[in-house]
Amino acid sequence: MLRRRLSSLLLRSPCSSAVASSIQQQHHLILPTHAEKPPALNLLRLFTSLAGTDGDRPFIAFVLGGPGSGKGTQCSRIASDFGFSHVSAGDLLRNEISAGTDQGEWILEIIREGRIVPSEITVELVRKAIESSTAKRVLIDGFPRCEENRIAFEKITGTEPDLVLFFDCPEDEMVKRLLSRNQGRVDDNIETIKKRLKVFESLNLPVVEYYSSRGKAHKINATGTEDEIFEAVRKLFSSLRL
Ligand SMILES: Nc1ncnc2c1ncn2[C@@H]1O[C@H](COP(=O)(O)OP(=O)(O)O)[C@@H](O)[C@H]1O
Ligand SMILES: O=c1ccn([C@@H]2O[C@H](COP(=O)(O)OP(=O)(O)O)[C@@H](O)[C@H]2O)c(=O)[nH]1
Ligand SMILES: [Mg+2]
Repeated sequence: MLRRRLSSLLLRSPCSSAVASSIQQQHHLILPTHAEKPPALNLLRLFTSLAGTDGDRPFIAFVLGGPGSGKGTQCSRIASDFGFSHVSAGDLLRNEISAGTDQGEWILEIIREGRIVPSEITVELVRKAIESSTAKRVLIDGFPRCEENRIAFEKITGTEPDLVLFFDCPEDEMVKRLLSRNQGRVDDNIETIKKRLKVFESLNLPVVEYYSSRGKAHKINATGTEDEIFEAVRKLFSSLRL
């Protein structure tokens, strides 16, 4: 039953066949089943990009890994030890929900179902966060979530990440951590966690593979204590000589 629901979830996702089709055409596919029309989007704004400012833009690191792999925890430590600004895509989306807008309600439904918010929304939030940061180094935590996100980001901003960090963690450990996270999140329950893991494996891992093939991804073993994991992270960042 769950398996059948998960397959239909994935089939409806734009990210599963995003490369072949236009991003815009596919957005209706990831609406929650009971949702009405998405809030109006100002498409023109999407084309205000980071392109042309490449020389001035900050060093950008994407931080990827499954739900509960420790992205947020390690990002906080990287930020304080290496002077990065920490942009969490999930937090940006949750801020939209807290703002109580129509768009926020729509995002809440998608997060509750463990699915991926359309790129128009997330790329715009991430782009604005990068542009408004004064830091010379920025961590983008939990984005891009799928190939469609990645392609939209690169197209709209005209830029690619300098580095991709991938926290590799076994599923049972991720589930254990999420079930004891205790932050009152609507998606930290076993039903949604199973969906998020499936979405991660099917849609997010291909992004990691893409950046691996371009020599940009660095895999970190995300088991062990926070300190042990940060030791591996610290070694990597120290070697970058930022
Ligand atoms: N190495 C670790 N060992 C045990 N628990 C951890 C570890 N790293 C993070 N956690 C805890 O696991 C939960 C998920 O971590 P978090 O950083 O929010 O992951 P993510 O952002 O990848 O979902 C949090 O409650 C966090 O305190
Ligand atoms: O770029 C993003 C980042 C997050 N999300 C949604 O927000 C949820 C929570 O993301 P977050 O990164 O906060 O979760 P984490 O992996 O850290 O547990 C995800 O499951 C998705 O539903 C999304 O759609 N696009
Ligand atoms: Mg997180």
